[in-house]
Amino acid sequence: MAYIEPAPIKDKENPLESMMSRFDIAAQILGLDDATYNVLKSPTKQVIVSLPITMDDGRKRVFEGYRVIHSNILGPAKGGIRFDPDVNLDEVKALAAWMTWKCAVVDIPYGGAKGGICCNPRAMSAGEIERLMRAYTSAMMGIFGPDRDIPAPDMGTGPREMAWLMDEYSKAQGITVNAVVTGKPLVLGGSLGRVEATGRGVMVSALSAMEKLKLNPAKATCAVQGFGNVGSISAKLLHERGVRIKAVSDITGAYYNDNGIDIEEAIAYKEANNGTLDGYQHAEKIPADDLLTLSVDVLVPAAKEDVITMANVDKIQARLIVEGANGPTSARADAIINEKGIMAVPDILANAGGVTVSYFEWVQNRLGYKWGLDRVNRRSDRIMRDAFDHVYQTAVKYNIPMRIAAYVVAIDKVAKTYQFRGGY
Ligand SMILES: NC(=O)C1=CN([C@@H]2O[C@H](COP(=O)(O)OP(=O)(O)OC[C@H]3O[C@@H](n4cnc5c(N)ncnc54)[C@H](O)[C@@H]3O)[C@@H](O)[C@H]2O)C=CC1
Ligand SMILES: O=C(O)CCC(=O)C(=O)O
Repeated sequence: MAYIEPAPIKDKENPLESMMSRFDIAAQILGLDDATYNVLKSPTKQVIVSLPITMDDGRKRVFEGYRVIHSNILGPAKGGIRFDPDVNLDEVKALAAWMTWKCAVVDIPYGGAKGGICCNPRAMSAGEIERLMRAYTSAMMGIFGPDRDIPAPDMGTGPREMAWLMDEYSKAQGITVNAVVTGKPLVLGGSLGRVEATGRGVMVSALSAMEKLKLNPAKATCAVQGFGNVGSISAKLLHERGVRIKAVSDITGAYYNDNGIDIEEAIAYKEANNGTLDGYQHAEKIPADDLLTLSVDVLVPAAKEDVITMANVDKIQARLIVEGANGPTSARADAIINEKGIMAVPDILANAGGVTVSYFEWVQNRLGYKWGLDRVNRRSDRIMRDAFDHVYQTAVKYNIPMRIAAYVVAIDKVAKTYQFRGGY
C-alpha cells in the first residue's frame, strides 16, 4: 500500500495528535478493523492526583501528578516518570502510548504507561523532591506493582527518585519489592548498564542507520540536543566510535566546536557544575535553536518533544536524525523530512534501549540474580540491532518511512496479541 501523508493537524503542536496521526497511517496500512483500532487508541486507565507537600519554608504546595496506562495487552504496563513544569495529561497520554509501541518494537513483554508531575525539580531541594516522590508513590499504590505497572526514570528523575519510590512502596507492602520499579541504584537491585542503556541504544541505532547510508562513523559529524542521561551518553558513545560531536546543548544553551567537543571532559564539567553546561569554555555558545540546523551528518534530539517542527524543518541539514527523546519531531514535520530524503530513526525504536535494560533489571529482580555488564550489553545490543533490521525491512516492504514502519511493526504485534486474547 502507498504511504499516506499525515492529515493536517491544528496550529499548535500536540504530542498526542502527533502520535495519533502516525497511528492512523499505520492502522490504514495494516487494514486494522474498527474494533481493534478503537481499543488500541484508547488508554486503559488515566489517573490524576493532587499531591500536597510541605516545602522547606513551611508552606504547603499542591502538585498535580499523572499516571496513564495506555495498554497492558502485551504484559504489565511499563514507563518512566517525568518531573517537568510542562507535564500535562495530553503529553503523558502520548508518552504512555509511545511506551506501548516501543515495547512491541523491541519485542519485550510489556504494555505501555507513563507518569509525570508538573513541577520544576531544578528549583526544589532534595528534601522537597523526596516528599513529592513519596506522596506520588503513595497515591499510586493501587496502580503500581511488579505485575501491574512498573515505573522507571524519565526526564527530571533518576536512580535517586526510583529508590524513594521502591522504599515507599515496600513499606506499604511490608516486604522489600525491588521489582516494582527499574532504574534503581545498583545496591537496591538496579541493573548494570541501565544508566547507559538508552544512550547505548541510540548509538547502536545510529551506527545501524549509518551503515545503510554508507556514512563512515570516523568521518561523520553530529550534533546532540540535551545533555542529560540520554544526550550525554549518546554523545559519549558515538564520540568513542569516532564520530565528531560538533555541538551539544542543554537548558542553558548550545555549545559549538568545529573541531569536535571532548565529551568526557564536557560530562565532567557538567557533573562539577550543578548538572549543567552553563559557562562551558571549550566551545562557542550559539543560539540554542541553531544546534538543530547545523551542517552535520547526524542529529540526535535528546531533550523533549516538538523541537523539529514546521518552524525549522526546512533548515535541517543532517542526513540522519536519531531520536533519543520521545516525540522530538512533530507529525507535520514528518512530510518535509521525507521529502528531503532524511532518514529519521524514530523514538519508539532509537530510544528503546532504556526500557530493554529495564526489562533485564526486572527479570534479574524476579530471579534474585545479577547479570554481568557484558551479558546486559550483548543482549541489549542484539535486541536493538534486530529491531532496527525488522523496522528497516518493513520500511522497504511497504515503501514507507522508518517511523511509519516502526508503528506498523508495533501495532501489528499488539493487535494480533489482542485478537488472540479475544478481547476483555
Ligand atoms: N532516561 C531514559 O532512560 C529515557 C529517556 N527518554 C527520553 O529522552 C529525553 C531526555 O530524557 P533524559 O535524558 O532522561 O532527561 P534528563 O532530565 O536526564 O535530561 C534532559 C536534558 O535536556 C535538557 N533540556 C531540557 N530542555 C531543553 C531545551 N529546551 N533545549 C535543550 N536542552 C534541553 C536538560 O538541560 C537536560 O540536559 C526525554 O524525551 C525522555 O522521555 C527516552 C527513553 C528512555
Ligand atoms: O525504562 C523504562 O521502563 C521506561 C523508560 C522510558 O520512560 C522511555 O523509554 O520513554
